[in-house]
Amino acid sequence: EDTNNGTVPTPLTNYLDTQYYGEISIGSPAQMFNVVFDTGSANLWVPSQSCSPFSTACFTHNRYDASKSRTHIENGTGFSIQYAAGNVRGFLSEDVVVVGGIPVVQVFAEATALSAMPFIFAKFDGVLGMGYPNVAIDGITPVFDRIMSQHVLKEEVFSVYYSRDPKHSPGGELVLGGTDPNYYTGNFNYMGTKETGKWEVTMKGVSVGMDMMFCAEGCTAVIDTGSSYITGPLDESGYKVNCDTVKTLPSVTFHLGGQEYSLTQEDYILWQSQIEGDVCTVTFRGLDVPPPTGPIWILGANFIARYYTEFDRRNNRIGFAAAV
Ligand SMILES: CCc1nc(N)nc(N)c1-c1ccc2c(c1)N(CCCOC)[C@H](c1ccccc1)CC2
Repeated sequence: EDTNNGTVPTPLTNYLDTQYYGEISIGSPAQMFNVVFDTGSANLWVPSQSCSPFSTACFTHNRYDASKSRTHIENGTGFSIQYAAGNVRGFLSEDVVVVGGIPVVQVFAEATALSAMPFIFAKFDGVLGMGYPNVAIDGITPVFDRIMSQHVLKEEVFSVYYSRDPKHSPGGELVLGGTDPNYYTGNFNYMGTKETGKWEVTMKGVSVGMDMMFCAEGCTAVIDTGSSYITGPLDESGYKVNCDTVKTLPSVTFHLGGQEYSLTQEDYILWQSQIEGDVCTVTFRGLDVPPPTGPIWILGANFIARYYTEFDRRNNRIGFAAAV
């Protein structure tokens, strides 16, 4: 599959600014799946045809049918993965996976059990982990590593645009091999990933308004395209505020790599117009991760929607530019 100048775009769908996913195919003939391209994990899984009919979350999504693919290779090894929200169990299979028109022979998991909470809310079928190989369950080589070893990409990077307005089209874009200048302005500011081989960086502090309120001694920030929101060691989570006060709320600033990345109230308030009136929720979630891993912040979709992100495997660094 020839790629335009070595960069491969995949359009993403934006569901209510909280879920972003794009289409891949598995098998021959192609079976289509919607997946989240997730920098917080490194495995590919999709629901299996052989999932239990009692697994509602499995039943309401597209399922991979090995018996209908002539390029299916049996494996059968057990698989289990845990996300901050929900877990998935199944078994391994191998088949041709096509991402953005690039085919790879890929070991992936057929999910036979998905935790109903929260997968019944998932608009996507599965997850395509874009994390480093060392976080891959069962030591499986991730999809992006398989694509890099084909030497079809101009650069060993991938970039993510998440739109902020569900009415926008496309709802986002993943670019393999480069960046898309249509979706950012100005220059990229880069920072090295921590030696842990994850898409995480050292953060120097979090300010609310003018006050450095959190992470004053430094902490870890995971740049996670698979999370909807921002989580940190906060006790307030899903904090409701009076919509009238929203415009007076301060900006929240993340100090990363010598730069300050601010989110205004429009970036971090989920404003829902409901019958009984408007409901405004602060989209920061409390998640306490104990040392040595924590204290850890997860910068998810509502951060990425504001700051176009380049994930650079060649130089083990992350770049941010202002999203349009
Ligand atoms: C993508 C996989 C993943 N990867 C990482 N690193 N973190 C997490 N949290 C997830 C994860 C797992 C499950 C679900 C999820 C996300 N969802 C969010 C999509 C985010 O799309 C960008 C949706 C949701 C709806 C309601 C309430 C909670 C969550 C569906 C359920």
